[in-house]
Amino acid sequence: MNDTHTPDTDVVIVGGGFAGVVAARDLSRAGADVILLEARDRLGGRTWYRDSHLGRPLELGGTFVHWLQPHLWSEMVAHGLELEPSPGVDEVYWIGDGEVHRSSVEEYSELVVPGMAALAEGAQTAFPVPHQLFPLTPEAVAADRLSITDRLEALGLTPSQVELARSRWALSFNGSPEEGSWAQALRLTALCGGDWRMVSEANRAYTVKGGTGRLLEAVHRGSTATVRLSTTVTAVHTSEHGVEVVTSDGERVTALHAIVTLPLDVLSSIDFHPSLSPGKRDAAQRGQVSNGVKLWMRARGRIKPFIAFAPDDHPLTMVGTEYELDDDTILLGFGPHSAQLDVTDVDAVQEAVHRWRPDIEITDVDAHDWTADPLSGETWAMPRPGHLSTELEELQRPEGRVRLAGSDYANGWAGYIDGALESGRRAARQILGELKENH
Ligand SMILES: Cc1cc2nc3c(=O)[nH]c(=O)nc-3n(C[C@H](O)[C@H](O)[C@H](O)COP(=O)(O)OP(=O)(O)OC[C@H]3O[C@@H](n4cnc5c(N)ncnc54)[C@H](O)[C@@H]3O)c2cc1C
Repeated sequence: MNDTHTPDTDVVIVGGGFAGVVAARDLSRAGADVILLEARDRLGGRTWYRDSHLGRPLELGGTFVHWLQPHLWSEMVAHGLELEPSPGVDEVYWIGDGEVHRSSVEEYSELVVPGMAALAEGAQTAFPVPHQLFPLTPEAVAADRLSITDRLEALGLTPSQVELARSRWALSFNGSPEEGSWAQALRLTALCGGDWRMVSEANRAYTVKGGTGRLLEAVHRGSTATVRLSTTVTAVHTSEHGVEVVTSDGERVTALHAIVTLPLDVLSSIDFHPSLSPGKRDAAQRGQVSNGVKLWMRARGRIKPFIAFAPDDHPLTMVGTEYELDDDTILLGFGPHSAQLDVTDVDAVQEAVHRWRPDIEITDVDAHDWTADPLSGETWAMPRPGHLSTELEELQRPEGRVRLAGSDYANGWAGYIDGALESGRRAARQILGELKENH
């Protein structure tokens, strides 16, 4: 990069998910010149509300939102958006002790209490102000040494209680509870005022009326940034004076500052010069836990509303009824390991659903495999043991003129849309401060 040239823009943003879009809006509204480069042919990243061949528009990525998520809720209010309650269920199926069980919602809820409550104990001591994560308390550091499974096994619970809690956390982590940090379970509970039941509610109870696309459009509407779609960044060069971003077409964009919003699992797909710190590289190498799948299924006939849970040694950890369509039913499902379920294979998906419900006939499936997608490499970021106490603060530390932002790097609702908004807004504010200082 030639340091004597006037840069093309004040800030270049790599990635147009919620973090990139909100950062572009905040910066451009405050008068900064911004160019946003997005590899896909659309904005929204890991949220994607689109028409489906199943017969209605569906959310392929991030979906559920809650008023407990402050950055999200503030945008909902600012743009006059409303929540849509998720449909209720009449019965619960679950797999435990190798057998399928069926009960009322109330009976099932009572059964999960011992494991879920014991695991969540101490959440507010470990994370007294969860949105101000650092410095971590000694309790949070200690909890971050253990996996969810380590902790469940130390609690003196019965094997069935452990299995029930494991299957719920496999769903929350979209991966194996062996690989997920216990501290994350405490952090989420603390974000919900210490009530673990509210974590389940935040994960499922409401969506954005009209789809997450409406929220994205609303956030983006306030932006005057230049957006370039279908533009993949391959390298970021930083000097004392500025940043030069190189695209796969060989184009170069120069700026005073850069915000890079790539998910942790694909951060290494960009060549940084100088390289990122060893701490950041190691964290990117280790990645995070959520390498599962989300899928939509069309099932023949009207099905009584139900939800089903299974431990993470099953291809799906959750299936539930979501919509009625003509005379059919649309089901939503999540699996913990994308490599173990081909979401384009209707027979394989039907076999997975038959673990609980051999009476259901799946006629079609729709999904996007975010884990296999080279622009995401993961679903929603959930940390491994050690991430919060040894990696996150380092990931948040700027590398000269380059900052990482995105849901994976948030303090509060990391892994959620709210975390993307939080992290994008923080990066924008920090850069605005630096731009002002240098003028
Ligand atoms: C299946 C699934 C279900 C989810 N469910 C929920 C939910 O119910 N509720 C909730 O709150 N959250 C949920 N999430 C998580 C939520 O969607 C994400 O945390 C959030 O959208 C991430 O936003 P982001 O901007 O940090 O990252 P992203 O949305 O991943 O944005 C990063 C952007 O960078 C782009 N990019 C990558 N590499 C390059 C490159 N080299 N050059 C240029 N651009 C590049 C990507 O295309 C992408 O657009 C879910 C996610 C998934 C995948």
